[in-house]
Amino acid sequence: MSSKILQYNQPSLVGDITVPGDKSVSHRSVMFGSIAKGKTTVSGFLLGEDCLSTIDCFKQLGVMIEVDGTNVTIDSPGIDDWEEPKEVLYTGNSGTTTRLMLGILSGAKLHTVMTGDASIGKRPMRRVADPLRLMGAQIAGRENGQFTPLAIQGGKLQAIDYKMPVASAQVKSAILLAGLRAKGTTIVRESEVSRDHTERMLRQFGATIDVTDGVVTFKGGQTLTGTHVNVPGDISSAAFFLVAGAITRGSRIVLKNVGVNETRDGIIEVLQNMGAKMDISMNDENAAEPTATITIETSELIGTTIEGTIIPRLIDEIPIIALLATQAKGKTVIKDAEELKVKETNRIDAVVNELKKLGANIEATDDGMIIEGPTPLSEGSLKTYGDHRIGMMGAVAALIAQGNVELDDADCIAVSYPSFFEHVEKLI
Ligand SMILES: O=C(O)C1=C[C@@H](OP(=O)(O)O)[C@@H](O)[C@H](O)C1
Ligand SMILES: C=C(OP(=O)(O)O)C(=O)O
Repeated sequence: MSSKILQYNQPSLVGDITVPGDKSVSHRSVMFGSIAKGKTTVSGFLLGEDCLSTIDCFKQLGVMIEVDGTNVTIDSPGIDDWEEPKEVLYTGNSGTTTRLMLGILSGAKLHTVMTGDASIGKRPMRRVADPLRLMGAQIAGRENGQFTPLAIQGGKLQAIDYKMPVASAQVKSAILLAGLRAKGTTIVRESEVSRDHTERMLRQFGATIDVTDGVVTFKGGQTLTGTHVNVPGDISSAAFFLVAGAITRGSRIVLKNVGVNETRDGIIEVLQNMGAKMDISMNDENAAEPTATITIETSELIGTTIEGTIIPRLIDEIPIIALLATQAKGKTVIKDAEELKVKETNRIDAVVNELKKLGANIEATDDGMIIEGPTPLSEGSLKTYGDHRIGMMGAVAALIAQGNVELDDADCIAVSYPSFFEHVEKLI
């Protein structure tokens, strides 16, 4: 953990950036490639710490994984022939790794123990363990499986018909990955649609899955076949530069290779509603994960309300959207976002506390926050709480602050965006 003092002097940001690989898709490429017998190749992989944790876990299960730049080759004996690991599987800071692995390992005939860092140790796992137990999974852990370390005795599973109590792609994906190994047809019912990378990738690996009106139907016992996965750029990483371009003076940023899957593109809708000057040029719309080049310019922004079904489509972008709102005229209200309380840290409290230190007019509510703008931001010392998205929010705030901004721990940014500061420097 090292602190970083950011002295930016309110620069203009001009130039282009190729956004690094999508974290959700990168995790899944290794997971699916490891379940499938034989070879899978991945391009555009995100070399962030979270995805490297996923790779390490599968190496311990006897899967051969080679990383060459952003190309990854996976050669697997297939889930039926994984090795029982002798050591604990370490998932680091990654909720996606921990929760999806729980689903996968429940249906693999092995005993495993999984743990992560201090933040993972506080994040709720019963949301995944409970439906998996309904499928017959044997999971033990602190507070009846709520917290890591978790011990999993994999075995036979049966399909369930499950109505999702929260909008969560991690819960949905864990059930589907267990459903792949279960007897019968698994049904997952979502009232608010969450990111659908798992459903798309199951098809890429040759499985049949039906998604109709928020109901996912998936027959167990299907075999996955290794393939090539092209990882799109991460819109959640692009979001920091979309906002930076809109709120810094005299800026024009071109973001290439941004994944614009419609279950992830809520930030684009919010920027449009707030009046941002933005141009979107689609690349291959028929790709498994469509991408676009997005150009953003300095913009006059107005406040907006963000609530309901858009929330899962921008859940990870809320910290940077809060900063955006401090520069918009009028009131921005963010509602229905209680899920922020169970991310790497409580992101409602973290965003409000830290932006307040810079002079923002922002208040926490039970399920979100209310921001009044525009407010010039001042210098200050910020805590990241070891949360990459809070760290990058602080760094983008530093670009418009009058004076220096100090981050207590900038290293955490490498969880999802190791080249973040290089990209900032490139644009200055
Ligand atoms: O499935 C995924 O890859 C993710 C789902 C989301 O979490 P929830 O499922 O908890 O909403 C998101 O916040 C996380 O960054 C990645
Ligand atoms: C919440 C996040 O990830 P995870 O749940 O995988 O830790 C995130 O990247 O913002």
